[in-house]
Amino acid sequence: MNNSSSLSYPEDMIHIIQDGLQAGSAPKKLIIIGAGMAGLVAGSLLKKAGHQVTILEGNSRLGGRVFTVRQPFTQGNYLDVGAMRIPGNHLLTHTYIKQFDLPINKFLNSSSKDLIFVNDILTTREYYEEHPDILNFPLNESEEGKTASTLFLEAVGYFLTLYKNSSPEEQKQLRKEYSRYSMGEYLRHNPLGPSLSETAVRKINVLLGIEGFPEFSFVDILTDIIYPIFGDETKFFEITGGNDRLPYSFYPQLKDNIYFNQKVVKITQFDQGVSVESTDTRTKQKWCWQADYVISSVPYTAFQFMEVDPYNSISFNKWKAIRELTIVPAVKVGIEFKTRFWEKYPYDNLLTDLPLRFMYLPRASADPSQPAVMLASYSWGQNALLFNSLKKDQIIDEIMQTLSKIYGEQVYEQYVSSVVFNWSANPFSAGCFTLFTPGQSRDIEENLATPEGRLHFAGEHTSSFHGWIEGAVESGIRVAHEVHNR
Ligand SMILES: Cc1cc2nc3c(=O)[nH]c(=O)nc-3n(C[C@H](O)[C@H](O)[C@H](O)COP(=O)(O)OP(=O)(O)OC[C@H]3O[C@@H](n4cnc5c(N)ncnc54)[C@H](O)[C@@H]3O)c2cc1C
Ligand SMILES: O=C(O)C(=O)Cc1ccccc1
Repeated sequence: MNNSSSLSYPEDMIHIIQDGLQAGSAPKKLIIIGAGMAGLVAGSLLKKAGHQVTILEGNSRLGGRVFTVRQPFTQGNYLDVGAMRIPGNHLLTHTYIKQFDLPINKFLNSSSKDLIFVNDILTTREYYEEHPDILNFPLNESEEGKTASTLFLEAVGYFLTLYKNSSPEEQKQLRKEYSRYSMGEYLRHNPLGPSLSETAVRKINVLLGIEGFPEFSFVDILTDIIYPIFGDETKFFEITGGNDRLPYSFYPQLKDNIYFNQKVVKITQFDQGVSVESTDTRTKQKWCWQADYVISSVPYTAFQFMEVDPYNSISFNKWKAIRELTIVPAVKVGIEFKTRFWEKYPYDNLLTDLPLRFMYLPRASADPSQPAVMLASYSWGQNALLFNSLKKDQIIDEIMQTLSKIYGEQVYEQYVSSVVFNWSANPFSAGCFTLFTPGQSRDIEENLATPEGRLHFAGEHTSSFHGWIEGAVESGIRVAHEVHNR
């Protein structure tokens, strides 16, 4: 959670998306490392403003953690193994979606028809919400008869109200003041409300999907995950045809500026400029690029594989932030089935405490007899680490076994193909998204977005929206404004 920009969110930033950066700055020679959403937004704005932009992308595709997988699925089928849902109130992202005239449809995030399979009890969200004790969590008497959401809101309600009614500056102070709490610690030893039993904390962790990182920052989890993802009022959307249509919408403007398969390995700063060394990942040939300024949109995990010369052209506190910032793991499993057999049943998505964790159905189709791809498993945090121990076919076996407990043996007959994407094994991010551990908002947040000499930094990890496309877009606008106005 960090917004070091002088630009207001979202007003000033929407204005820049729509009208560009203010004229007047002398053209500069710029290198942008990374063609994910942050790098593409920065490159697009800076090119429009007359600067000479070169974008070096280590991968063979653009989009980074917006990644729509289409192979080996049937023509027209796909799975977003990265960003899959866009909250309706992520206005920067929606401004670009509108600017590129991209079609969107509602993303089925959760409903009363969701299945819950926890403590070996299979029920629906509707039945669970009417009978919260159906899941057999051995709670204290005062906690019985309450859903996880009720227990959670009773515990954090006072803080949430305080936070929602605070100005951005006051929110920044609240984040720092409560930065030292993990979610688990806050719920067990609540400074602003009723403390909960270990069992109640577990019920919340499982039912609100944070079982994977309960010891991460209370504030980051609350504002980045629970409030947006599990809050009742958030509406979600996806881009029809795959979310990668958003990053690829920048390609016509930037196609002559992007160099693919160029993995940056060294950044050298000197008085009058910067040089960047990249290795062509196909030929191993080394290339050297010169610029006035460089923007790195690379996650700080992957950034650590780069050499910076002189080393102390990056301050001690910046290196501390780069090396200490946490990124959480995530694994997504997509399975294509011959038909949408699930549409025979009155159920939607699935939440479980089994290794599968979350299953999301694809949006409904007019023709259930056609093959379709299910997000058969989505796990994050330490839950995702379980899958590091398995080979792909073992992961698929595990997921199919769980699905067969719900839909019966037909799942095996219906199976067509599958994809497993483990973000910790991705050399360009070494993880899924940023999430503060307790104290990091207080200790390193202010150093995440700050430039160092001629080296500027963008990316979701430097933004106010860790783990969202919105954060990447916000950082791209912020950094473009910074460099344009030097
Ligand atoms: C599993 C998963 C689920 C998600 N779900 C959602 C969601 O539902 N909704 C949502 O809004 N957001 C979601 N996100 C987060 C969202 O995808 C990211 O916040 C956003 O895409 C990050 O963009 P970025 O430009 O900051 O970084 P990236 O997309 O990581 O871009 C960085 C780029 O730098 C490149 N690169 C890295 N190292 C080098 C190097 N040495 N040299 C050259 N290039 C390099 C990478 O290849 C990449 O293209 C999810 C992310 C993941 C992984
Ligand atoms: O919607 C998702 O699946 C995301 O990854 C968004 C997100 C952002 C921050 C923390 C956890 C999930």
